[in-house]
Amino acid sequence: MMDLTPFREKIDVIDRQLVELINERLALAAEIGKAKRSVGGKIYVAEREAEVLRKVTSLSKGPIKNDALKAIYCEIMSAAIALEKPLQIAYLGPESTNSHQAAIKKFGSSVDYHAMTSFADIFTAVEKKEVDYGIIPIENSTDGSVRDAIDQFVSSELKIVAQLYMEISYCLITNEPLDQIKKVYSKDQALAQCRLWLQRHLPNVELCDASSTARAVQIASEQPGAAAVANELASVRYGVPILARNIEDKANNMTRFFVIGREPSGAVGGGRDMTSLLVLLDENAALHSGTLLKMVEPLSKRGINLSKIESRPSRRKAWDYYFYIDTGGHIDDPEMREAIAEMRQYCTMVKWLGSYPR
Ligand SMILES: C=C(O[C@@H]1C=C(C(=O)O)C=C[C@H]1O)C(=O)O
Repeated sequence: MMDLTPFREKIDVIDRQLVELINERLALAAEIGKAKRSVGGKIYVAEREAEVLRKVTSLSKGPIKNDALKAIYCEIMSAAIALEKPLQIAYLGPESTNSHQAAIKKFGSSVDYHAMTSFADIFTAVEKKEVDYGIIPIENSTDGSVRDAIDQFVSSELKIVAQLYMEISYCLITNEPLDQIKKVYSKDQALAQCRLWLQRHLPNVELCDASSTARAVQIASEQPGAAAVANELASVRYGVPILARNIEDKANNMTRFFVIGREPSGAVGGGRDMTSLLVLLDENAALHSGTLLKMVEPLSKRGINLSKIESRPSRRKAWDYYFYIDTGGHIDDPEMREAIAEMRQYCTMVKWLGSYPR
């Protein structure tokens, strides 16, 4: 083998420079933190982080992949934030759920994480300032919307401040051989995302709801004949072996998560923002033709892109709905403000849920 010493010596020199530069960068963030604290400014600034990630990925000519560069920067910014203030993040626990993994992907390893038992508890913890931000799953590419998460926005004034997408891969986790499994536990969405695999390999088992994928692994560790559908992290965390990997029905199984907070995010600009709305129509809207069209026309006629619309029962009366809407653009864009003002003429309520980097 050729002599590696000269290469390693060069790497050592670069590492010294990298460490110096990282610490220099962090010291600047600490100064920014001081300035923010004196005026009560936001510590985590989603739009600035989105801009930093865009800049560094556009500067890079490889060979590092953009995702790897982003992960490194996420950790650097996490360390920067920790110097400004110890940030507290709530997620749907227990430890090692997909939400926990997503929270770590977004905020890195230098902040504090708090496991909550329900979406409602996450919202309450942020509202009561027990934590700074919460992270909630909102939709999955195989299984669709996480409805109980969307419903929380009806009665909350919290804002969506950022979003992230994470690929989710499931394992069958159990102490049992396949033919001894009687019950498979998981969160309903996870079971739904693995339905075909479960039907093919475990056609006669009972599928049981658990409050989270990680809770399912805890049950599988205690109950004879039980298995769990969860991620690899949970298998390691609770010490239950993996019997099968990649059991999700569709490859590229992605989940979209929202970061929720008390203060809204500013605009990134350049078409790189999104805005989410909750719209309630008049109680008798279903009786009038064209109401739905009127609801979205103020957006479409201004060229504002509509990427998702989901109806949910309003619980005011039967067959009455509210609509959750994702659009392109930021609330500070004049055309978005105009569109929302016009929508308010036709709708009982148009609630702005937040504008955040795409
Ligand atoms: C340093 C700042 O605070 C945080 C850290 C950032 C960073 O390390 O680049 C960017 C945005 C903020 O979440 C800032 O607001 O610029």
